[in-house]
Amino acid sequence: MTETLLPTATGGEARSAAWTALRRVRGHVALTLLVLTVGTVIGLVGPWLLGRIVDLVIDGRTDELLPVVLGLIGVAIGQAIGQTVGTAMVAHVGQTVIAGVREKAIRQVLRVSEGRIERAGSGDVMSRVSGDVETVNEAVSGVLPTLLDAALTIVLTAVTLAILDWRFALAGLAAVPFQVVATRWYLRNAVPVIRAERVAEGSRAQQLLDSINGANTVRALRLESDHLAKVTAASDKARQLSIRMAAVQRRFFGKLNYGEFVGLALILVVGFYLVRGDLVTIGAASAAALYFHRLFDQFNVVLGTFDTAQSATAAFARLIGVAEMATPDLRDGGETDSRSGRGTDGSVSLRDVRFSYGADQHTVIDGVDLDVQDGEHVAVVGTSGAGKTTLVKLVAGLLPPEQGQIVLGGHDLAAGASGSGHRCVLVSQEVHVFADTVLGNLRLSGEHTSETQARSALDAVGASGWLSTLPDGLDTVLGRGGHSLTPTQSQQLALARLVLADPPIAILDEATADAGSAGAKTLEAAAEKAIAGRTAFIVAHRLTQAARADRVILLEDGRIVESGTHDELVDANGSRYAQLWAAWSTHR
Ligand SMILES: Nc1ncnc2c1ncn2[C@@H]1O[C@H](COP(=O)(O)OP(=O)(O)OP(=O)(O)O)[C@@H](O)[C@H]1O
Repeated sequence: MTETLLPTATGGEARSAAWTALRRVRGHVALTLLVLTVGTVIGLVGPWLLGRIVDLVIDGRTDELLPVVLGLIGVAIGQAIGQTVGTAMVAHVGQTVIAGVREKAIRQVLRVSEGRIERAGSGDVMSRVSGDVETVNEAVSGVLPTLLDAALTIVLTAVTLAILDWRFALAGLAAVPFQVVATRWYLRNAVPVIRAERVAEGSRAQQLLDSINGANTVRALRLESDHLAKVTAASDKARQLSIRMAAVQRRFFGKLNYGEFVGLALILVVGFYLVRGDLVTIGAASAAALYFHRLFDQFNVVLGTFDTAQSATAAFARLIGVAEMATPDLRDGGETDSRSGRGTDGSVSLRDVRFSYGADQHTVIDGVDLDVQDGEHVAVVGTSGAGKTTLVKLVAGLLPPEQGQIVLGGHDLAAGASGSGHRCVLVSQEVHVFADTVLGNLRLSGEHTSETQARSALDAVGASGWLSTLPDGLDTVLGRGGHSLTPTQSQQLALARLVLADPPIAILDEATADAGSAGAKTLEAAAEKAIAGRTAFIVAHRLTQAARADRVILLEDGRIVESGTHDELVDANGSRYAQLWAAWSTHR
């Protein structure tokens, strides 16, 4: 199957998604910016007070120094508080936004068809919802507050410089061309090195994993020195690139220093003339030099976060790509408490449906036509690999047909979730019990499920017996670290979810095949109850289930080769089903 990675948002899409998410918490954003601004403004008073000290000392008014020094201490404390609180608030807002995006991304991954995820590869999905989230999280908690603080400081310091005297601001501006040239040089030279460094680090990690995971094979084949050489080569490359990166950074900061030198020199010259002309005091000129210095420090801070900010932006775009991806081929997996239920049209119609698991793969479903009436129970039988699971996944909307049409209750599946959603629930053999209470596991079918509904659903599938033995009844925690259920009990839980979801169409994919013979009878009875009154497809390995169905269809190489009631097919001379039945009857 050819890999088609999940979508990545463009810069514009990522920005607009971030903007929309921020607007939802705009109150918090405004408060955060206010706290950060107050912290920065308090910090700006520091150089001004230092200038004041210079003036007082020059004028010999040392007795007035104490309040100014106390003021400086106050500034340091105020700035520290402002920065600490502001940083925490930025992280909080950022984490809230990221949590929302991650939830949305996971929801989309769960909604999009299985085929789409398979085409992308589960590695791509996992790297987005874990690796990318981690990268963005780190940036949001670490880099974003620093960046915001630095940006605010730059703007407000420049304004303060202009307030002191506009000529200071003008002198400071002389540094800008140097910064622009230095930054452009940095982007040109650093970005390729950063990328190459990341690739080299990735392949070093991969090589290490390969060698460690395959250590036994490596030893058995006497490949130790080969692998050691590969790991060393990969490490060398990463190390060389790190050294090159350090050199690029050194040269970059060197270039920036020219700007700082020119700007500071001009400020001092301007200060000299302004002081001589009695336009500003020596203290004000000293403050101007200090402001300029601070401005430069902040530029370095911004540029120092460049690498992390760049990876976080790329990770965010990948995350938004998934969160905003279109899910045209999905079955609506959302709320099921619309309870379309019995009574709504549960008819199913398939017209010339074809499917293969990828362009280069063989056709698994090969032109299937099928009409199932509302409430009819259809058993799908056939040898292993005939396409039974694939066929029912197509009906459930978990796989999109390559060709043909699937209509559930008069609604075309291809037309999207609006009409066909909630109509069909598939219970597969691989039942997943979530690490949650029994009730929590049942509420997957609808979060408003009451305890009474949950109990009666469990009762309907014959589970009330074991429910009463659980230490905390419906509140017993299941799954990892909690109470573990037997395969039969897990299947009953899945069937109870089906009862609660109450869809007009139910699909049981070998739901009873896995259970031991004692459990098999219990499950068959539970399944019967769960599908009563609904249209049902039963992928049946146990042919007693097929015998009870209204109709049996036999699949072979993706085609329906026989169709009829159990009796008709058994009576038909030489039918494939009759052979299967004979074999099953003798061996059971
Ligand atoms: N995810 C997949 N990717 C590629 N091929 C697949 C995939 N799933 C199933 N197939 C192939 O599609 C064909 C039909 O598989 P399917 O599981 O639908 O058959 P089945 O009749 O349900 O078989 P079984 O009774 O063994 O479960 C098989 O050849 C199988 O190898």
